[in-house]
Amino acid sequence: MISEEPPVIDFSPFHGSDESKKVELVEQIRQACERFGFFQLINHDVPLTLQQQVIKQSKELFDLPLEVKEKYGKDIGGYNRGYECLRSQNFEKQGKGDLKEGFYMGKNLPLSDQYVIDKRFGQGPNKYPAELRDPKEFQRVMEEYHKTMTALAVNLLQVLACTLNLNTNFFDDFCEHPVAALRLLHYPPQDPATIEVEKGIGAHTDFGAITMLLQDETGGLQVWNNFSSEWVGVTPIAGAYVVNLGNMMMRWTNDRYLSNLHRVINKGGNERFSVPFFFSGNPNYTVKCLPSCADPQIGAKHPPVKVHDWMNGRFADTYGSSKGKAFGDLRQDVVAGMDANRV
Ligand SMILES: O=C(O)CCC(=O)C(=O)O
Ligand SMILES: [Fe+2]
Repeated sequence: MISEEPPVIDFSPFHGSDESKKVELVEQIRQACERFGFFQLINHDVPLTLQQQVIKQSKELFDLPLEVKEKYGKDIGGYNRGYECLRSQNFEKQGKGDLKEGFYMGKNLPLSDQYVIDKRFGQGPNKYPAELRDPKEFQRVMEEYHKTMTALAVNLLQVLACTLNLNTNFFDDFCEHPVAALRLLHYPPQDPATIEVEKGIGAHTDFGAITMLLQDETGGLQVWNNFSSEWVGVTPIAGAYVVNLGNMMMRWTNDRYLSNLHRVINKGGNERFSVPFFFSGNPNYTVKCLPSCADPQIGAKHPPVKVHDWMNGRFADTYGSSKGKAFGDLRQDVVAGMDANRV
């Protein structure tokens, strides 16, 4: 039996004038959100050349000596920006930690920005390693990419509003001064002998509203299929974004839309590069169950949460500064039996 993968969705109707194609796009995205919480997006307008530049710069960054990368550590100076070494995150709270290194950036904000002064989650200046081959080019590429991806996230949230029969501008306040993290990731090849016990990134759900991931041709990303109870690989498509819904979308929709479990096992013998972009919205915004999604008997299944508090809690949970259980409070039903179902 061939496993069902998340669908591939053509985004070009968003910019076109054909109303029936727009309706079709909304319907495809609605179905994907209910069935997988994942889909691949093509014809999204982000130039392939910009994506290639991001991957190239990412490779140059991870090629720097460890002691240089560590000078730009994400725990130095706050703001959740900069380098995270191999195994610093441990999503499944077992084993030695996730086999990947990363580098966080966001919108490059000055210290005088009110959100930075107020210490709102994820708001602050970026770190740009001076030791890079061309630090100015690195900064240019990352800032252009961040801006482009923020615009795509805002467009996508307009479509998501339509899928829920809300006004297209429903998420506008959420999109104001957003937490939007750009994360460069590098997965070394895994030792085949450890594949049963080791993950590039352990099973988890994402914390924000939507994630748009650029992955190279290596493969290794897997998503949980709730219907067939198995992990399915997300086959890389050049230039496409793997879009997935984070915890906030699940809370808005009272679990109608899936914020699904995913993980990476880099078993192909090559190093892997990926670039997730996490859009988590305005830190002062409160995410609460949409009235149209409330359960007739029990109402909202999750209490309202402020973006700032939710993000702080989830980060503390996965970087080891909290004793919380693995996966937060999410999808324990699925997590319980999943290791028996490997792809
Ligand atoms: O690298 C990938 O394919 C997945 C990364 C991911 O899930 C994450 O950073 O949350
Ligand atoms: Fe993720």
